Amino acid sequence: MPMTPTARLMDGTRLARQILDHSAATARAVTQQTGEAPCLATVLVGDDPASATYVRMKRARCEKAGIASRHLSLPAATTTAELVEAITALSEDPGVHGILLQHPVGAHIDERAAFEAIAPHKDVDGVTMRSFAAMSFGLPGFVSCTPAGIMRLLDHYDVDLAGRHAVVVGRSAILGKPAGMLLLARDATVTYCHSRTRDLKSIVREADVLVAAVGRPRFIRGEDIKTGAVVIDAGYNPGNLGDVDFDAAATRAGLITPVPGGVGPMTIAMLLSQTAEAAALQSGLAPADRLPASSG
Ligand SMILES: NC(=O)C1=CN([C@@H]2O[C@H](COP(=O)(O)OP(=O)(O)OC[C@H]3O[C@@H](n4cnc5c(N)ncnc54)[C@H](OP(=O)(O)O)[C@@H]3O)[C@@H](O)[C@H]2O)C=CC1
Ligand SMILES: Nc1nc(=O)c2c([nH]1)NC[C@@H]1CN(c3ccc(C(=O)N[C@@H](CCC(=O)O)C(=O)O)cc3)C=[N+]21
Repeated sequence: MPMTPTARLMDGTRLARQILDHSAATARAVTQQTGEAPCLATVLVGDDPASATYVRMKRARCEKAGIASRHLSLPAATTTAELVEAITALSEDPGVHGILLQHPVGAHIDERAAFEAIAPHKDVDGVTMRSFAAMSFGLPGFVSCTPAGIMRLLDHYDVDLAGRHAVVVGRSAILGKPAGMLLLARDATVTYCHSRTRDLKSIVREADVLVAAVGRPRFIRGEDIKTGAVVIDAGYNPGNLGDVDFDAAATRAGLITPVPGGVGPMTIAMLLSQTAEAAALQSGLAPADRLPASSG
């Protein structure tokens, strides 16, 4: 007999809308004060259609929120030096307030070197080493957008993290690793799993809070979800599939994010929020200390 879902949905679309409204208000204030709208520069290397779609979605959201965007599309054969040069130019351009380099870039490119060419005050996607360190130490700075969005969702649904076992599956620089650091900062007991982890299933079964950030459709099986667990599915795979087998997981979880409509919209909302905030800071409208990891 099929089990009925018992989990409550975490509605990322609705929470994202609130954040986008707030970002639009900040963008309007900047535009009124300076005569210039906040501007996000997006950089895409190569011609992966999925990446192009994500960038298009981000730019469309910007437009709705009164944030200008400027797009730079580079050929797949771009070298690290060329990419670093292009990003450095955007870092020095006073008309650009935030920079997003879409990940992944080609394997022949040193992605870390490219990220590091983003000026810290324009790192609205929170991908530089400096942003990561500031986030880890609880200091002001921009936070990687997907992890930031995940924390906003957890807070919105009043998830108590202190002392809970949080299991993060995935350790990428822009998603899994920073997500674990933010959970640690909130006093969760954090375990990271990755491709070399042994007996991943038994670790997942112990999770009070599970963050799936693997990039494999339905990788996490419903039977491995602890009863009542909070399940955050950050995966976004072709065909609108998450990394969690949603139907089965929803019969056991207490709270769960849907895909689509969970983490994805929150990522974009945090990007726009941080872009509006960067523009406010750069035009002297906001004091720098208004930017702790938890604000926005
Ligand atoms: N909703 C959103 O806004 C966003 C969604 N995403 C989605 O999240 C997913 C992950 O993205 P991203 O972090 O960039 O991906 P990466 O490919 O950079 O990282 C994947 C991680 O998963 C781990 N992994 C891979 N296979 C296994 C396995 N069999 N068992 C355990 N761990 C494994 C890898 O381990 P190892 O380190 O050992 O290789 C790695 O740490 C994707 O679906 C992506 O589309 C990403 C960004 C934003
Ligand atoms: N430097 C960098 N920063 C990123 O934040 C980044 C990246 N690189 N590379 C690729 C991933 C992917 N990503 C998504 C963002 C939003 C949705 C999203 O909004 N999804 C909607 C569905 C949208 C639709 O398909 O209509 C949802 O889940 O509801 C999905 C995926 C950000 N990424």
